Amino acid sequence: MSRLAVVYHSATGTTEILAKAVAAGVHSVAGAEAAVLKIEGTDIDRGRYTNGEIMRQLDTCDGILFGSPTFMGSVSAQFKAFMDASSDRYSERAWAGKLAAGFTIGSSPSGDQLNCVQTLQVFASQHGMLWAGIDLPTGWDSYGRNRMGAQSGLIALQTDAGGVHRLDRLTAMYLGERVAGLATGPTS
Ligand SMILES: Cc1cc2nc3c(=O)[nH]c(=O)nc-3n(C[C@H](O)[C@H](O)[C@H](O)COP(=O)(O)O)c2cc1C
Repeated sequence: MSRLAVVYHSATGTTEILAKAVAAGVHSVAGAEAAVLKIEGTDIDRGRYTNGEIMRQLDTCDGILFGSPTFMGSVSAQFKAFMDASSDRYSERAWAGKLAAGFTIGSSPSGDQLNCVQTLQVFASQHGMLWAGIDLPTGWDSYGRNRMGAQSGLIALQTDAGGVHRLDRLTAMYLGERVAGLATGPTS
């Protein structure tokens, strides 16, 4: 069984919807399972994030999908606190060689979400992880997934009603499915 983790922060719930869709995509692959782990601001004390159980799960899984809302063109402060708390794993190379991927959502069509995804990608690279982007060519997918056209990770755009677009949810599922497929390896 390949064990993946979806670790995310969400203030108003849209990144959480994506995180759950990513996990559903992981579970659609035989031999893969996902733990959904939420970063809570209450685990941050004087700027330092601490949650031993979440870190234990991340240490022992085969791959991590990182999710953060785009706040001021980057990850949220809560997610950044989590990133900084992982620095002891950096020196131990504890996450090196694990698969990684990332997703974000913003409310502006060009709201610098790409910088958020690339922050996640650099973070994964700092840990020596192996990054998987989205290999769905925009405009060519029969379902219309990857409507925002990002290849380095999932970029979602909040709907006018403040929710998550159906195609962004489908793209999130695809990302989970893709990473789970990479983790479990070829079936034949
Ligand atoms: C402090 C703050 C900063 C934000 N900055 C951006 C931004 O730079 N670009 C963008 O497109 N949306 C921005 N937004 C909108 C959020 O990314 C958007 O509402 C997102 O869906 C929130 O995710 P959540 O529901 O998981 O908290 C910002 C929202 C807040 C509260």
